[in-house]
Amino acid sequence: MEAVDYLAEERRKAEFDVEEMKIVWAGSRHAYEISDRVSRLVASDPVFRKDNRTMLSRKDLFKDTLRKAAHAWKRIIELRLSEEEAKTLRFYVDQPAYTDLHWGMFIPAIKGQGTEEQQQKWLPMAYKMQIIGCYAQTELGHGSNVQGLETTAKFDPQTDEFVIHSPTLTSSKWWPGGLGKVSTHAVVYARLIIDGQDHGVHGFIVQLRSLDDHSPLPGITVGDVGMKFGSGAYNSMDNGVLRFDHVRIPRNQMLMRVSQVTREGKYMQSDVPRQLVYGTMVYVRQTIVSDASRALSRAVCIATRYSAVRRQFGSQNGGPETQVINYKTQQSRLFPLLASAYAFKFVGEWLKWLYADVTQRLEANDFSTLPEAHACTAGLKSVTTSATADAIEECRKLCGGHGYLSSSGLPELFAVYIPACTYEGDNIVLLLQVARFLMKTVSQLGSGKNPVGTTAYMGRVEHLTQCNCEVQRAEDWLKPSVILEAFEARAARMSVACAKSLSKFSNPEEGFAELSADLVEAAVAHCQLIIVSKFIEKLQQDIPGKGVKRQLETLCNIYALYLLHKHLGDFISTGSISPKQGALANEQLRLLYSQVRPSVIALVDAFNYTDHYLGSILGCYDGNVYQKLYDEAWKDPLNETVVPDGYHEYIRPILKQHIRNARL
Ligand SMILES: CC/C=C\C/C=C\C/C=C\C/C=C\CCCCC(=O)SCCNC(=O)CCNC(=O)[C@H](O)C(C)(C)COP(=O)(O)OP(=O)(O)OC[C@H]1O[C@@H](n2cnc3c(N)ncnc32)[C@H](O)[C@@H]1OP(=O)(O)O
Ligand SMILES: Cc1cc2nc3c(=O)[nH]c(=O)nc-3n(C[C@H](O)[C@H](O)[C@H](O)COP(=O)(O)OP(=O)(O)OC[C@H]3O[C@@H](n4cnc5c(N)ncnc54)[C@H](O)[C@@H]3O)c2cc1C
Repeated sequence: MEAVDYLAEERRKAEFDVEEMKIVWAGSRHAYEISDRVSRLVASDPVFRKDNRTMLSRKDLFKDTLRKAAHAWKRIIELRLSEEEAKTLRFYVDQPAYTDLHWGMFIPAIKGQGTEEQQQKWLPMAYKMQIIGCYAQTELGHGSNVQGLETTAKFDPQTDEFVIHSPTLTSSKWWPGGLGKVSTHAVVYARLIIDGQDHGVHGFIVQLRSLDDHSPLPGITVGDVGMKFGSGAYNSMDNGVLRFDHVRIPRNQMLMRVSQVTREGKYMQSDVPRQLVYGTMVYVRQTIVSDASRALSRAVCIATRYSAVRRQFGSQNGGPETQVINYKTQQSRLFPLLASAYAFKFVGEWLKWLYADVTQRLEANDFSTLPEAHACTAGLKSVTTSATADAIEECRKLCGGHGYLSSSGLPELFAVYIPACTYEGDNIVLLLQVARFLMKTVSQLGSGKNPVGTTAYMGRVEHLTQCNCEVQRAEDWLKPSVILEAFEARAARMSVACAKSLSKFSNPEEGFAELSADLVEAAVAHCQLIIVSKFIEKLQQDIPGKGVKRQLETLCNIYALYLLHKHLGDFISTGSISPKQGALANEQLRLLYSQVRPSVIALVDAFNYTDHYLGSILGCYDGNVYQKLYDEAWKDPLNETVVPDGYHEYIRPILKQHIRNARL
């Protein structure tokens, strides 16, 4: 059989209806149709070509990004694309650009923190891209500690203006995407100072560049922070540095939904919580969870298809060698990642719902679910991005040597993706926020206030800290109730243990710092419980299509039992399960790998990614890997000449040195 036929053969083995699974993956038939149409539109447009971008110099890459962003905008207007279609188009263009921050943070910041009047003034210009904005929060000296920002916004009652200033080197804004070379405006986070009194960090809309000739306005120093990790990758983005020298803006450019400054310089707070100033971060963290499932599924699609094509060892009587996907070690590394992609997809969908719900409540002045929304978005952002970053690197290794080639698509995907563990909140810092939320929840147990939402299980803490797992045979691990109780017991016991240790400290903050490593582990356990439970909830829905639900059940079990195996220490040391039950879980996991094996190619086909989007020779749909690798090699600039540039200066003199030496 030719390499090109391997995937066709695999597709024949699928035990479910792939077309129906595509709809489940997309979220709805409507979303599937948009995604399918728009991804093909992007793939067929030569302006969106991306196979050469790791070869481009920084300047050429950046110009290429500007060209793509402008072309994308032109197509959006010409085709009258809806907001959802436009977002999908930008996603499939697949090149980080200033537009990510304009649409993803600048506009949401104004929507979430601006008054009605401010929204009416700024949003129409932003929607038409008559102004381009970024989100300027982080500074050279402070990123995680938002309360520590140093940029000041002093109110001048004489002129009814704020004076924005960078008092120190460390107060220089540093990192904002789109700031370096493109943004005309920014939402700038600065300390509000009125009459010498510091009212803490607030958001301000500041114009940075002229709308006529793009030059920085007086008092503004702005530029790019420089090259980042990897070639191509995130270097298409102009992450920027910005300093203010007493820049004046009108008073009405402070975002005033949360608090206001009157003409007389009086500071007033609405009855909405101060934390709403952080609302844009909650919004973006939620989108980052869905992005994790996309990045992970892309890497998994490449590694799975390649693993079915690649053969090593095991030839019998001159027959074909074994497909590497049939090695149990390959399966135990790859299939949990496939299951994780689906798990992150569904938890991302749920988080989107949670965010919509909290937004609706906020509009009705109900702030009760804000702490949970913060904890869920922070925790799930952290757990899904860390797992995805590790998984992309694992997929590279699963592809052996060829995974290290740029044309595999994996090195660039890794380089683009890993900052997700840092931006929008360092993952450890965010898990500590979850831990604070959990400790608060535990401390309130027994106070008559029942925990709700994702911490509702804590309401059964007495049972969960004493229950015994009922598993006696491997197949008992297939019961959702058994899996759920094991994950709940582990999470509850880890939180309660931390709370007990904390109570021994007379100073709770000191205790929190001392125990922070354990607290992070408790937070991870809680977040993994959420992901597992949302996968199980998804399976309670009506899911049409032959065999679709069954495949998802298998994936859900793989995801849960893989986590259980990986964190066996937690489960056993908390007494949530016994060592014997841990061994049975692993036995069941092996059986599940065999069960899902015939369908794995179809399960990655269900992502419905075009070859253009995948950007990988190893992952291409037809599986014609070797011919494509061979052809691609000859396209490298080094192969433009047979004898390389530099031969006469640097190679020949070495080769000929014995002639020179002989003459001496
Ligand atoms: C390749 C990509 C392609 C396409 C993507 C498409 C779309 C996505 C769009 C863009 C993504 C692309 C690029 C990425 C851009 C990245 C942008 C950024 O990085 S912006 C900067 C982000 N910065 C951070 O996240 C900083 C992290 N730090 C913090 O959030 C906070 O300071 C903190 C650590 C959470 C708070 O620390 P602290 O203890 O000092 O807390 P406070 O005193 O301030 O507040 C305590 C109190 O408030 C509660 N709280 C904290 N945060 C929130 C919140 N966000 N919402 C609600 N409540 C919050 C906290 O729980 C405490 O509550 P209490 O216990 O008092 O009840
Ligand atoms: C590619 C990229 C794009 C970005 N885009 C933007 C943007 O558009 N706008 C913007 O405003 N910002 C942006 N940022 C900045 C980003 O949000 C910050 O880098 C991020 O919030 C982390 O903050 P930091 O750099 O201060 O890390 P630090 O807080 O300095 O982290 C350094 C180390 O200290 C640890 N640490 C810090 N505090 C604690 C603690 N309390 N307890 C235990 N450990 C701790 C961290 O875990 C980490 O290991 C971007 C960053 C990157 C990399």
